[in-house]
Amino acid sequence: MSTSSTRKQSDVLYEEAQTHIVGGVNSPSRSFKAIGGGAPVYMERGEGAYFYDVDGNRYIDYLAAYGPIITGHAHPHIHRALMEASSKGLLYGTPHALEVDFAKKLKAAIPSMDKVRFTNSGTEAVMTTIRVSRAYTGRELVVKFSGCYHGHSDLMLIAAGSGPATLGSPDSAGVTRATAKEVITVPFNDVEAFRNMMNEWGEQVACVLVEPIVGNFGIVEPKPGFLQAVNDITHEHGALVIYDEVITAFRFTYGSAQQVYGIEPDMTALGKVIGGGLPIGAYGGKAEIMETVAPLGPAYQAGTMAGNPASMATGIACLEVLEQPGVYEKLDALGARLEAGIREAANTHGVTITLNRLKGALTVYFTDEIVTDYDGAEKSDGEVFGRFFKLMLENGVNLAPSKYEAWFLTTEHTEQDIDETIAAVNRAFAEL
Ligand SMILES: Cc1ncc(COP(=O)(O)O)c(C=O)c1O
Ligand SMILES: N[C@H](C=O)CCC(=O)O
Repeated sequence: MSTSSTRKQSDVLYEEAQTHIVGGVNSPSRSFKAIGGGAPVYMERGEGAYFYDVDGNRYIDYLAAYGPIITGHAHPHIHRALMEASSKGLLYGTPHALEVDFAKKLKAAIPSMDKVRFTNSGTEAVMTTIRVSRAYTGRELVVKFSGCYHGHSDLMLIAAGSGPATLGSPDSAGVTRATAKEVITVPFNDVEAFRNMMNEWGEQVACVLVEPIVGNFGIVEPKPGFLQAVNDITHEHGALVIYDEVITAFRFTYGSAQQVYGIEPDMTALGKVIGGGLPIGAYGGKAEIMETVAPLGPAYQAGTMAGNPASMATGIACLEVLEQPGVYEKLDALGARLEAGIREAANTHGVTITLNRLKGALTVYFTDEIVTDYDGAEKSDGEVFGRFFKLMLENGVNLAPSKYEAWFLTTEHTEQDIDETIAAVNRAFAEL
């Protein structure tokens, strides 16, 4: 639990940050605007499942940097890999062996990808899959599901979840009307709406972007048959299916969500966990489609930092940790323990919640309705969430400051951490 409830140094840093950094933060999701304001907590150090802030408070962390830190903070194996890589120079601008090793490792884990290309972020990876799908099909329209977040490229800021939804701008200003007209949105988990839309527009659609397990309006699993129907209908109309597995890859199993459901997309976008904590993205797919990319084909994509040795080394090291036996079983068992404890706390204190969990990721919605799509997630009471979030912080637990985000378990959480967290939830629910 936190050693002190004061966060004076955080307040001072935030005050200063606002003078120099827009909104005081380098990603809007980090601001506390949507949960009633106040200074975000300035972390000084992460170690395993814990964060220590600049005022000396300790927190059990479930943010995990919005997903990437699945092996906990400062994991020794990843740290060693980074030290070794950086001792040989941080950036080459030339090909090097580690990028070949990592490409092979990713392909072995996600067999639908014949070829891959590394980028610097999930945003770039998704943005490029769209470009490639357009180049390959010769079509222009793009379909996405409402409330899913696929990064901050112009096209993907239509009906976007996560940060944009949290801050009330699912359709960002600055995206032109012409761009918005290139994107069609449909509700997640609604096969009929998807089929009807494709019957009307399908012949002009280049690609359908799917978060196969949603992570950006909380954790929402696809209903049985939904992903298969999306694949079948999309292919009937000659369009490509792109799985955005930036959150899901290596989060629920060693590999991707497509393997969990036994469905192959045409292309896959990756990020987060595959960098082991350093900036990264990647995309891959069937050879015929990937060969549309320069220098083989006419679709251009590039990056000065792409495939840099440090990100390759930490990515490989992270996957080496995750491929050890028992990792995902442990994440599931800890997740189940946490879920049971939160449910019991809600019963004890008469707090209405809906809890969605898949293995080591969960979301607590403050609503009595089941959440299978974005409309459902929107019903979660943001004002109650804001109070809950702040009470959890006071009780030494760090969550994402948004009702739309997930709690992420790491390999470093212990049963004792979970029990401490459940005790904190009980104290928070008692005061809500
Ligand atoms: C599913 C999904 N796609 C894409 C992105 C964009 O990735 P990045 O923040 O690395 O640009 C994110 C998160 O930010 C994400 O959750
Ligand atoms: N939910 C987002 C990505 O998954 C959060 C990342 C961000 O907006 O900074």
